[in-house]
Amino acid sequence: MSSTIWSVDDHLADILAAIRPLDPIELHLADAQGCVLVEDVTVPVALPPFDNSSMDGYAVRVADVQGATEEFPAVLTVVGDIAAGGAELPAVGPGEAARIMTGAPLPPGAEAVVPVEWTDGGAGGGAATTMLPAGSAPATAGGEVRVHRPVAAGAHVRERGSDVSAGDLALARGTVLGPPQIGLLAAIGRGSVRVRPRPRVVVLSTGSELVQPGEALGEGRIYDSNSFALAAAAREAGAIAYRVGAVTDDAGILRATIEDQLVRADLVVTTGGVSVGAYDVVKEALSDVGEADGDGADDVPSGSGVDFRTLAMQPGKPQGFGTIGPDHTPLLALPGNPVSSYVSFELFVRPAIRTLMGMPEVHRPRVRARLKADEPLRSPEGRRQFLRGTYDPDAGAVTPVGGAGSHLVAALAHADCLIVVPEADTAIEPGADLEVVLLG
Ligand SMILES: Nc1nc2c(c(=O)[nH]1)N[C@H]1C(S)=C(S)[C@@H](COP(=O)(O)OP(=O)(O)OC[C@H]3O[C@@H](n4cnc5c(N)ncnc54)[C@H](O)[C@@H]3O)O[C@H]1N2
Ligand code: MOO
Repeated sequence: MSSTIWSVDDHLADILAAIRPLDPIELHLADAQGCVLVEDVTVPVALPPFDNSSMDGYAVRVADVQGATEEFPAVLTVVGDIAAGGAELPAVGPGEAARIMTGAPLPPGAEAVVPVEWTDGGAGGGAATTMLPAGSAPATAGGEVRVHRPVAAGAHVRERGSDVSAGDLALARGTVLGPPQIGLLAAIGRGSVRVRPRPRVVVLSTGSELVQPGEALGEGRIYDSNSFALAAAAREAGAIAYRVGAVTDDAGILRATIEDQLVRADLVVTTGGVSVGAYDVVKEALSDVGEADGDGADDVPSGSGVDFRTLAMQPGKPQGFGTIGPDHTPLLALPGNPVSSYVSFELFVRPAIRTLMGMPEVHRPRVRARLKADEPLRSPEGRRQFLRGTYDPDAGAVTPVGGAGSHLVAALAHADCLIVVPEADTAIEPGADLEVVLLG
């Protein structure tokens, strides 16, 4: 255990300095959501790839419908039907029209589309509200349509390349692939893309007192909430989370469990067992050896070097960080108190996950807000305190939720931000201006 007291900023900087973005891989488009693109993607074919109709209606020549009204309609011969996906297009000559569906290619000769509502729909009555189904008006029927309004050239036509042209930059490297970006990649025909993969994060809780939710709670036992909260937080940060149920307070079992998990881990997160108690098993299991050979059952997995530290922080004072196993997989050992582990995740694990992902921004947004409270906030001297709160963006105010206790999970569940009380402050008066971390 380091004897020095680490600041929050130095601990975070130390973690981020040791973590590199994961190597890029080619991923199927459907699996690339939330990942960071590592290539510039150019457009191979224009979008739309051809001039097409934006309405269900009739493809016409402009001169044929000039001056048309409902009283004096332009009467055109219908030469065929063009559905979206249609390949054989009937040419539209003078005095002719083709029935055309939204998305269907504009046929040769046609210059514009008249929506069906501006015609009699071929039924011979007043203004149509819809087209007759294809079955009752076959393409070869050769009927007539009465057009009630003129159209300008290009009306209701989506021009080839009006979205993007071939050779344009569709998405630049560094783009985070959200739903619209995935949609664009699909639209230009990309089935797979080069991205940084989602990190695989193994979350492991420790403590012989822990019982899995849904099971009967024995005397002196509590439910394991940390592994659920942290696995959820890892997923929300963009990782693939593997939640390992609670490991009992036994250093040998913990080492073996961690070693078993390394094969599927880009990052290991443990909770509990990092304080100064007689059963603080994470510290016992990981802190005693630097680089062991991994031969004996009680050895720390080779490649290990986890440093246990005291931070000038509340909650979250005891923390461990290092690497473990042959691939030097980063490991963050968080304290067991539920609020401590969650706050530690937000401050240290989330940025680590987002660094592994190659995210352009790894931190939560921070804002300044006015403290709304009935009495002053108290904070221990020399420790940066992270209180839970609710932020009101309209009022620019933040209200504490619950107290400072690191066991207050119910209050945490009702908070949407962390209120930061600087190390030097021991009391914050209502109305004071404070930094707030938005939890999103
Ligand atoms: N003599 C001292 N005692 C403690 C100190 C200290 O400096 N001197 N530090 C305190 C602080 S601060 C913290 S934080 C905790 C950290 O303790 P550990 O990381 O060793 O965690 P545990 O002892 O295993 O558990 C603490 C607490 O949290 C509960 N817990 C643990 N895991 C879970 C879980 N998965 N789900 C729900 N709750 C969990 C556990 O039952 C304990 O109540 O140490 C203080 N002590
Ligand atoms: O540091 Mo502990 O995390 O204060 O409860």
